[in-house]
Amino acid sequence: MQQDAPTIEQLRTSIDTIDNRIVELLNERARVVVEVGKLKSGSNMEFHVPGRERQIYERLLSRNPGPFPNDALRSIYREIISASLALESPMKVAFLGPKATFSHLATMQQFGLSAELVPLKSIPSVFEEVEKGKALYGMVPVENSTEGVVSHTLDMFVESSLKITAEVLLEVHHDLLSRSGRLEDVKKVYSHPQAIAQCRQWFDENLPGVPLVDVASTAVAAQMVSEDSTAAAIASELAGSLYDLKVVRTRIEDQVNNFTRFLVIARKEIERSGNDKTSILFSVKDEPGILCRMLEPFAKRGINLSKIESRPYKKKAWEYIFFLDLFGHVSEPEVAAALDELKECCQFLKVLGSYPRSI
Ligand SMILES: C=C(O[C@@H]1C=C(C(=O)O)C=C[C@H]1O)C(=O)O
Repeated sequence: MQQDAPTIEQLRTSIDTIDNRIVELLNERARVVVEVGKLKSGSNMEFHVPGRERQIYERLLSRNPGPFPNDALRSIYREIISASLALESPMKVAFLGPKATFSHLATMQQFGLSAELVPLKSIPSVFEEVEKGKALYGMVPVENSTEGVVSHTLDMFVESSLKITAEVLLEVHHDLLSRSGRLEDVKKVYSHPQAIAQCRQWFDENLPGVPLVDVASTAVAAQMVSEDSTAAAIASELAGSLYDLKVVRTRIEDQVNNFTRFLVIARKEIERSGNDKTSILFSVKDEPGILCRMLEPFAKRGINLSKIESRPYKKKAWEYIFFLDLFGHVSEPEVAAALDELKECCQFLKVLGSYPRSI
């Protein structure tokens, strides 16, 4: 006898039953996490354990049979872990605000929606909040794939004792937002100078001659536009919904691969993950051939460098500080040996942190 195919009502009943099980299991998991939290507070252990979280992601993603996509599984687990951690102990993360900036998006991507996110006015104030222990982590932008480094952030590391514990890569999409959502109403455009630079060609082609005005952040631009019907802002989709704006055009950035790299800063170092990066800063001695010698310790050990940047050393004219990122962890013997050898070329050298590579 042929069996009838299930009806949509029957299928939806199955979905309801499965969802009930998922909710039960989430609560069962939450109760175990709370137990872990009690053990931790009794023994003075850290509540947030990024290494353990990474293990969970890796294990689940590697054994996911599909068809549920890995990206979605990761996002769901980020929220499960974020909410679980909040049950153990609320975690504060400071970021370069105001709300709806790309730093805000990067912070949500890294820490989930249950962390307590604290928007601050400047990069130095994010560093200060973490240094004083008022926030456990800080999120600061460090470079953009189109516009280059955020020198403000690099300069802060010279004096700060904070450590880098993670890097976050965020794909940046810019929207043109206004009150009416109509291109012909736009007589002026506000945004952060970096966002304006990233969309310059689009404006030359689509709104030539319309003034592009620099303001403190993409979110401030969106806020200003919510009070001015002749203006538009270049900002994130999130800024559009926060300030009740309509989308004039979406994804107006000139480069398709427009990424911003952010760093997570903390007072404590993080343990080795096995696939790490290390950031250092140093200033070299004033000797002939020194620029060549400073790279030899890495070249001869086959250590890959992913970035080198120089900035003026503000305390002495015409002296420079180098920022260098390499693949590997300071606790790996080859990396440690290369750094020891580099020290011989340096006036000073500081390890800013070893942290898992963002994939
Ligand atoms: C439950 C723990 O605490 C936190 C929450 C985790 C989770 O929800 O699985 C994982 C690591 C910690 O950040 C733990 O340390 O195992």
